[in-house]
Amino acid sequence: MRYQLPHTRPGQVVGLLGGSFDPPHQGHVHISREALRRFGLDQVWWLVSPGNPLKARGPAPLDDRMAACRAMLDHPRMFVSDFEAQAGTRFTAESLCVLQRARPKVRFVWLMGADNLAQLDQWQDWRDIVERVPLGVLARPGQRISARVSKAARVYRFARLKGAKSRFLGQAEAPAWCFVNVPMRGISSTELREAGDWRRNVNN
Ligand SMILES: Nc1ncnc2c1ncn2[C@@H]1O[C@H](COP(=O)(O)OP(=O)(O)OP(=O)(O)O)[C@@H](O)[C@H]1O
Ligand SMILES: O=C(O)c1ccc[n+]([C@@H]2O[C@H](COP(=O)([O-])O)[C@@H](O)[C@H]2O)c1
Repeated sequence: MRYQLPHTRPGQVVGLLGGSFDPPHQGHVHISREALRRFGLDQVWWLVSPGNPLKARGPAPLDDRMAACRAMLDHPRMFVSDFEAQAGTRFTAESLCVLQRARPKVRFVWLMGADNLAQLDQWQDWRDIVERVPLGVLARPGQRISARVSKAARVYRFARLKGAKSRFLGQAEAPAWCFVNVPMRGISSTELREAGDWRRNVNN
């Protein structure tokens, strides 16, 4: 099966920021830029999810969220992808498996804010994710402690790369993960949804 994906060269390291992006915001842009720099990545792809399996509320239509992401990202090494919709996958473990088969010569790193690490052990086949690709975790306001004491952090304590080693995350063999204390942005999609109809802004 052929998928529409950004162009890559063999050996490149691609950071995947999976998310609902409902709507996207400067917090996403900020952690993507930090991840590029801090983890030695060649590219970052925003994987716009058809719907987070753990969230009861369905997100806005995928096309609207894709358009909003494209409008927000303006960087030569960052791309927006609807890969999960193309592949028919929702669970990250499955998406990664299909993506690695589609691009066997690319090294993938899964990126997430600290809030996601705190609940990673609730994701389907979460250990498979950690054993499959390195994880790059970025600080988020109010979540640093919950992430550090989370089950995933405890179980995989032995695989944590600290300090300057985070530069080599993309070259590391899984399981490997880093937590980086980047400057934080307090913004969230929840806050923006509560502030008004963002879709009208995208279409205007
Ligand atoms: N301000 C932020 N700082 C650090 N990480 C963030 C920030 N905003 C989002 N992220 C991370 O980006 C990824 C996608 O997040 P998502 O699209 O769910 O945005 P969100 O603002 O967390 O949304 P919601 O408020 O609807 O839960 C997740 O890994 C999340 O942890
Ligand atoms: O695979 C799972 O069980 C799973 C459970 C919760 C979230 N995820 C993924 O985590 C990413 C962040 O989700 P969200 O909604 O917090 O932006 C997104 O790619 C989701 O598909 C994945």
